Amino acid sequence: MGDMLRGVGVSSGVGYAPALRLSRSIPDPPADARHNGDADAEIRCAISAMEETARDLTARGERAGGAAQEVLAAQALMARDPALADDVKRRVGEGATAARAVSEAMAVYREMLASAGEYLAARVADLDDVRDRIVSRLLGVPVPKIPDSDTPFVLVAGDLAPADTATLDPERVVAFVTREGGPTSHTAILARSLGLPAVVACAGADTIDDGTRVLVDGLTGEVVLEPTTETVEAARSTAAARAAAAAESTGPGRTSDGHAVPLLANIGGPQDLPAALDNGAEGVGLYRTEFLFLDRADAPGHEEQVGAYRAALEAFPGGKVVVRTLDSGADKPLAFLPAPGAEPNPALGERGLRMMRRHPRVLESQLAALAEAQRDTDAQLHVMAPMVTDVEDAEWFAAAAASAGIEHAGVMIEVPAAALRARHLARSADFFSVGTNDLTQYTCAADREVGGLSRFQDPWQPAVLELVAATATAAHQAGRPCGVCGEAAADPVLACVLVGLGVTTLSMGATALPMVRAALARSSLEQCRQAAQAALAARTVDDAVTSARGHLSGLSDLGL
Ligand SMILES: C=C(OP(=O)(O)O)C(=O)O
Ligand SMILES: [Mg+2]
Repeated sequence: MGDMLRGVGVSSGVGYAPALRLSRSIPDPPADARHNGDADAEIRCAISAMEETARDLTARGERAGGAAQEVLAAQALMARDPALADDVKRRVGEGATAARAVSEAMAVYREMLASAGEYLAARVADLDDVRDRIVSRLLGVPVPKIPDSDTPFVLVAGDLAPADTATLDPERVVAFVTREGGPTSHTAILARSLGLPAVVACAGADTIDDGTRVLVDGLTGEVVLEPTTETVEAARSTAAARAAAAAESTGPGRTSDGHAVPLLANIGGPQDLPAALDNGAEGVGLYRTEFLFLDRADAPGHEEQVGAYRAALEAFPGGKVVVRTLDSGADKPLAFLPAPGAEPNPALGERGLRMMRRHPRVLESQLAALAEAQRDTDAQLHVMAPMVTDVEDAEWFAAAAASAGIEHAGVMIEVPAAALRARHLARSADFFSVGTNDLTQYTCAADREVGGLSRFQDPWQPAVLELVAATATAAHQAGRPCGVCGEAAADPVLACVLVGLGVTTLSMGATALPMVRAALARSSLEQCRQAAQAALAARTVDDAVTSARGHLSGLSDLGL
């Protein structure tokens, strides 16, 4: 079938064509590049290149519209950042050429972003692209751009800048593969909004030569080099079956025998609501509010928070909207809420509710904004705390929520201690939502950020499933709902297993909703239960997947 590379599928669909690489060969201005002594003239060149770049990015954004416009506007702001301009002026004042000064000043920003954890590190590609655009203008060399081709191709790159992704022509580019990037990168988000199959974080992407025929599966993350005709045909027919099944799956989530499993969307802010609605979300199961707080020097004010929360509540009249209070710390550091000191293991340090217990005012203001946002809407606001560890944490949060007038307060179950003691936590939580991403990280002691530990970052690990089962059982006995909002819910096979374990709602990135809806519609509750028991009885991850599938025969026409 040809050599296979693996990455992270971030935008589903199958693309097949010869590869064309995007090369970013902007020469790095040498460290000793000095200007001719006229610093003022050199500064004018630098500032006008920065301004022209900002204008060009804005114009591209206006042409592209939608999500791309926001991303490109953010890049234009980077090019116009006054602190950056000051740093460039200072460096030119010390003798550097305009190109060298821009390159050095942006390297400082890059370092800061790259070390600031997953969410900000994902913005490095955006910044690099801005730098390349300004420096190439100053050096008079062409701006890096997508290769021209009259025939369709698979675009392969180290990383793709949003400015490139936004203007990709889906008639020409049938898919893309990048070595860098993560599921939360702008590039991944734009690929989904363009409907382009895409695989990121593909370690072998550099080995793909121009002209190699490449088959990209944006659901599984598989990239096959020089596939046989049969492999291509099989992948295409699977994708067509999946797309047809997904298209016909509409309405509320339910198993084939009518057991209701509300399907909710994970969102990071109002910008994600259109996709949630388009994909038939029945509400929001996880509103990651920290996105409103990232990338800024101060916390958003009361009115701004009220507006952002109300947008979600108004999008789902009568529906359920679960908002998670600020989950900062570890991979989501906030400028205005630093950790108490250097933490050798930030994921095991002060994050989530732990941070809020040290800064109760920040939580109080968020809860007050949520309570106000709900006024005059008829959505059912649910508020939950991240990183709850024990009963004392759960009681503390329940009291804080009650005094802010929040009616439904729950906890995330993402620490094994909380899962094991769920029956006790249930007394002070109206609902549970299992965060399988962190629950897996902590159960298997495998840092989410470390690429080499993927075997232990798999929520199919039977130990993780045992903890989900314990939580769902405790919730059931206490008469409480128990959702899952980690990535596990987006895996259509695992979603059926979770339902069989007793999970009552599933929440996921919007684009995963149709496949999960289709998978549930093809499986009875009894089949889901049998699949769950088989997965729990399995010895390994592979056994768990294989034996669970064995009970879910209806999934075969989805190619699962
Ligand atoms: C949903 C979760 O939270 P986050 O991914 O934001 O940590 C989780 O841990 O599963
Ligand atoms: Mg988490």
